[in-house]
Amino acid sequence: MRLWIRGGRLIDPSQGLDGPGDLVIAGGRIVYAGPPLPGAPAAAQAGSRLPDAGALGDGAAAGGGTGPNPAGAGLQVLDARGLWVVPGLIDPHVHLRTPGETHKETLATGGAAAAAGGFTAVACMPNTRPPLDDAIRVEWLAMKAAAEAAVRVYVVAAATRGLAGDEPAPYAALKAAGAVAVSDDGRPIARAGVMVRVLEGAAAAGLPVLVHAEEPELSAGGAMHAGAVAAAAGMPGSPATAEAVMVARDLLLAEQAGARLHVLHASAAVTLDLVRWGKARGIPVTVEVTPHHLLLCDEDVAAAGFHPHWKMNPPLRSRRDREALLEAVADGTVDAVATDHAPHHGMDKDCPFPEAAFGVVGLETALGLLLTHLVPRPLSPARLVELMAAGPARILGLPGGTLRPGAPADVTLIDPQRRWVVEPERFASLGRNTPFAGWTLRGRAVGTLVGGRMVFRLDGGPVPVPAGETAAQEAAGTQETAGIV
Ligand SMILES: NC(=O)N[C@@H](CC(=O)O)C(=O)O
Ligand SMILES: [Zn+2]
Ligand SMILES: [Zn+2]
Repeated sequence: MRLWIRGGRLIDPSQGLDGPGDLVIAGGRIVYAGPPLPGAPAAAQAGSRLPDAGALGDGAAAGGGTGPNPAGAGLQVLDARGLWVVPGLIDPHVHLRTPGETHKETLATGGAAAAAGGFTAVACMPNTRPPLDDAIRVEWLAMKAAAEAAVRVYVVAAATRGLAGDEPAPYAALKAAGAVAVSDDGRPIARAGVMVRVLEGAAAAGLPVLVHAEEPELSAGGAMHAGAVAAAAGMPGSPATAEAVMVARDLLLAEQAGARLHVLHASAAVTLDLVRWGKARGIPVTVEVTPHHLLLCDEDVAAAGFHPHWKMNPPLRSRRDREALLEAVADGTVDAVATDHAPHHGMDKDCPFPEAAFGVVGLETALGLLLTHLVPRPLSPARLVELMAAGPARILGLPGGTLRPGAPADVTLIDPQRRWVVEPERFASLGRNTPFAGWTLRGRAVGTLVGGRMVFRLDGGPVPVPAGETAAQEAAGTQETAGIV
């Protein structure tokens, strides 16, 4: 089965593409991405390197699955006029709460939330119960996710046994089991001596180390950013230096160990300065930021009456920090956007701010928030795609993040004009803990394809139709069946 995605705006910074273009998918892979192909399906076959239909068979992954096709070649056409066609988005940082906390999220609900948000792949963190600190658990989760999640799930394994910060986990075995990186996310690795062994061990195994940078004695008891807002409200605060001193330490230690370092959820201006310094020095460091840190600050926590949905770790920082993050995203310092999707049960948030759990969900709102508030300024559409697809793929060494021929056919179809309202009760995620409830956004994923198979289609989103039917519809002038507004 082949799918011809026609008439969209192809945005793929990995190939320098941004303009009208077509995409052809066969056997679950991209076979063509480039200028619009000539009108008739037969011409498309001749004009590109489409494999022979007979050789592929209709069992191969493909969107739609609408039965026998009149064209006889298994070709389906998706009308993408008015849509952006981009490499499948990748979220390098989510919490899927499996095993152990499946009342907060499951692989199925987290996978569905990812697909609805336009993500074709996610990397899930190991702070589960029990933690993902041994090879059997990593392998088990990867297999279970392949069966239950709509999108690709890559597993990040624990950096230390039991996430306790004392003993490095068995990296070679974790890597052999499929882990793409190691992290104690949710907790810092407080002891510098342990961190050295983590970095050396991970480097030897060829795994990046993802750090939750937080100096626990400096952050102790903090519920929000230690700044003027916290001081005025008498809220216990956690200072930006709690993040920055650990980033400084880890840059130096990563350089010494020759390890790949990735800074999770950077929130403070000084953190970005340190990362700039590290990059200029040639230290192999990457950094991600979240949509909530880009769009909110501590003043918003007060404006929301210290509602626990505005509580996460690291905390929303000062307006100045937020501005510095925006600058770092625009100037290329930041490598990726990550949601840090952290679903919690209502119970964990139904308490006063200081006692509430840290974390907000993000999979279903990230793309719409950034399209609405950061595109085209300060981010071009291509830069956004880079931050949400190629960047995450590069950080974690994943296939994808590109529409190059031969790559897996992971594709996101975006309607940049579609208006919608964030309604947490309609999330596919089990988590409802978002500070963006009620926000009106412009721009949304309307179709998500993983390995050429449509795993999400928004109501009114594009429907692949057999090539013969498209021709018939064109003749009859009924193009609107493809749902383009
Ligand atoms: N970000 C959060 O506030 N919470 C995360 C842990 C983490 O990412 O540090 C969680 O697992 O709930
Ligand atoms: Zn964290
Ligand atoms: Zn996290």
